[in-house]
Amino acid sequence: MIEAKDLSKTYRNKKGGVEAVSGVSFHVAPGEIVGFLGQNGAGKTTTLRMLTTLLQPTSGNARVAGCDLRADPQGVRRKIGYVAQSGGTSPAASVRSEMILQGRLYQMSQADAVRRADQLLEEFDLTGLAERPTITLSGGQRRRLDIALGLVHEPEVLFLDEPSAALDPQSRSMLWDHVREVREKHGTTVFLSTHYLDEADALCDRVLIIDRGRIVAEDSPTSLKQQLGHDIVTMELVSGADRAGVALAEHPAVRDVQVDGETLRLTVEHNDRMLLEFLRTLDSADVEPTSIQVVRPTLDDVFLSLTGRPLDAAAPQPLGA
Ligand SMILES: Nc1ncnc2c1ncn2[C@@H]1O[C@H](COP(=O)(O)OP(=O)(O)OP(=O)(O)O)[C@@H](O)[C@H]1O
Repeated sequence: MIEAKDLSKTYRNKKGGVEAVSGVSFHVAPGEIVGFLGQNGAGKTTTLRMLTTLLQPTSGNARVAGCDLRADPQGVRRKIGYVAQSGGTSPAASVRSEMILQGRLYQMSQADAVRRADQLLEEFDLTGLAERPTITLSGGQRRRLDIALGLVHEPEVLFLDEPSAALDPQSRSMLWDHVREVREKHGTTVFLSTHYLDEADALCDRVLIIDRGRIVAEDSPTSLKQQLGHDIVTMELVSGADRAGVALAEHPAVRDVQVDGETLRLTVEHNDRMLLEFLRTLDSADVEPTSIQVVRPTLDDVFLSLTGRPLDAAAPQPLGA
């Protein structure tokens, strides 16, 4: 559904320029939800704006929903929906009239625009708010309206720029449910940018990590975490920690064992059966655990290990840096 090939963008200014995106290439399959994850200034919005024809690439090209970005930008626009970071609703207009207007802008008849508006208002739990001026909506309700507006013309691909920025946890999780539902009901491909690791983790089938304009990793959240991180298993024992440590160190998944009093801290390669096997080992060593805790690596750990920096450290790059 999206094939980007060596897309680059340099913004020129008096001081020289900013190389915002440096040759990104990737594929997105139909029906996938793919997250573009990176710090502020990493190049996410620039890439989204190129893929949605709002910005001319400095070099490279892409095909979006079968249309060539450079040769057929009109074709791309017909097949995509784009929800920018700041939505574009008119503050005094009612929710329903904004939806109908959007349909009319896509050349629907009045009757079709009304039908589509009512259908989407229902899908996005906005029916009860239909006559309210958009300015009176909460942040979460406004974001739902923005996404519903982006879906009026039934696009094949929906681009969302930081969809849950500045939303409270409950509104974010409700928004994610709606995005999942859009894909499930209509098979829509979703490409979203985010700098929230939990959003990428919870919502995306695949994550592209962008750092300083370059893609540094690409995989499912689970695989990224499995490739890069080890699980940490902490066991509190009644007694016999030294004996248990020696026995557990023999297990092929165990990379490191630390003993601190009656506490064992194991660094292990993840494996679904390991806990059961560890319990059997403890049993054979005649050691009784009082608690066992497993901590899986997070995408935060993945980002840090790939870039050497935590995700919240913003780093806009001047050209050539
Ligand atoms: N119009 C512009 N002129 C000059 N530089 C720009 C322009 N727009 C963006 N940039 C720079 O390009 C780089 C990438 O910006 P971009 O907005 O694509 O990043 P982003 O990953 O979307 O960040 P955010 O999460 O803050 O939206 C940044 O260094 C930014 O300052």
